[in-house]
Amino acid sequence: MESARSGGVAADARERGVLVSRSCEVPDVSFRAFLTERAVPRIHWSAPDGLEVAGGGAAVRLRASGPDRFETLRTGARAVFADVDHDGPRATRPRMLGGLAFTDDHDATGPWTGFPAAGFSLPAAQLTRTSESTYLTVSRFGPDVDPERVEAELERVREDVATLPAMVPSGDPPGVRATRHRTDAAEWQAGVSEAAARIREGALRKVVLALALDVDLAGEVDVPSVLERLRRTYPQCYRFLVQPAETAGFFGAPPERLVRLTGRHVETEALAGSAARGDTPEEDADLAAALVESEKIQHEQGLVAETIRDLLAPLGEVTVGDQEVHRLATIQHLRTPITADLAADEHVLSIVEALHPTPAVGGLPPDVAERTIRETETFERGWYAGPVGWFDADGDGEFAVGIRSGVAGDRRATLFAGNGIVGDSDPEDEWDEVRLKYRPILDELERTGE
Ligand SMILES: C=C(O[C@H]1C=CC=C(C(=O)O)[C@@H]1O)C(=O)O
Repeated sequence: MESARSGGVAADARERGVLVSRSCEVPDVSFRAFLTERAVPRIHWSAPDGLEVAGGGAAVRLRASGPDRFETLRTGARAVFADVDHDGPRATRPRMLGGLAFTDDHDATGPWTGFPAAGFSLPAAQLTRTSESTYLTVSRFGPDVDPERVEAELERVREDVATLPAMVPSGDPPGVRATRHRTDAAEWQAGVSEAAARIREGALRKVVLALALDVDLAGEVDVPSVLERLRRTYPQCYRFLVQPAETAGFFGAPPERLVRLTGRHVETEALAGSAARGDTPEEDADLAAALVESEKIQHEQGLVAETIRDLLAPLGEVTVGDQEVHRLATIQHLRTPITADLAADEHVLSIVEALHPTPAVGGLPPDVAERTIRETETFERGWYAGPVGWFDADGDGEFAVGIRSGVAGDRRATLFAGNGIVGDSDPEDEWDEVRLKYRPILDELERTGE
């Protein structure tokens, strides 16, 4: 755990301290301008139904690795939230924001240098935008934090924020010089054929195989600007940035909620199966109908819905809603909303632990799928397809699945895209389909000025 007072990493995540947090209303300002001025770690989180948070610096930082990473985080969370002194509207209550790598043995090399296997921070300074207002919050954690000093710091940052513009032009995208797949078409398709054969033999039921695309940019990437442009093109998606160090940030616009926990109420979904959007309303409707009527895609998405239902069933009363076609600007999916009312109090991290990775990003059975992913993929997933989100002192929180994402710094980005493979997957069709999933981010990196 790191505290703002010591500025270092405390040896013991069970260190006790008081968390002092003060908020005030501020005129709405550009979150991008705010983020640019704040120190790392930088965090941006935006949910499609409204809450938007941007934070810089850390009052407290939690990190965890290995098979116990969820338990380590929950223990750290208890210590952080043991003694909270918060003054401000509920929307500004202290939240830890961050996420976890896809696997617990995450290798922090290459583009993932500086990324822990799991990391959350409680921003030292944060802006929160709700449908009603915008707030500034300043927080400090430590054994003897003086509330008056936190209030003075709030006043100081409020003066800084008052100088920020309400809006800044979203700027030109960096432009794309060259792209290279880590796995070429023939090699990826051979991996798909082999996985499909294993599925037909019965050892595996489904596996999601991903691709990584290295992108050389013509200019430096400004991720907050990319996210701002994504807000306009993909308003139904989450948007996030997790930047633990100056070197690189993980960001994306995922359409998929992993979980939202409010009290004992869980909201999640099974999102899987993909088709392009049509150029005309007729073509679009035909593509959606083909998605709904495809036995292969129904099977692929059905496995996700069944698995989520079965994982939640021991925890409470599960309700599986009606399947629908979820349309995004460049792709459409099958989506089934799933809710649960828990029999007992649970921390959102425990629900994340139970669900991740769902077969929308991993496979079935999970251990065989994980082995297949390791044997087949030629790159580290890092935080791609991992849970990204927040939790609060009550253990409530919301997490998206870190897909439609990339990791970028300076003039380089690596983008990720994965596809669910079942027994009758056609390798060439899968190759065409998987590359659709780069588009949200790639388009925003290369789009010519608007
Ligand atoms: C794994 C990804 O998407 C998942 C979510 C929706 C549809 C999917 C599919 O069609 O296979 C994937 O399960 C990704 O975007 O990288």
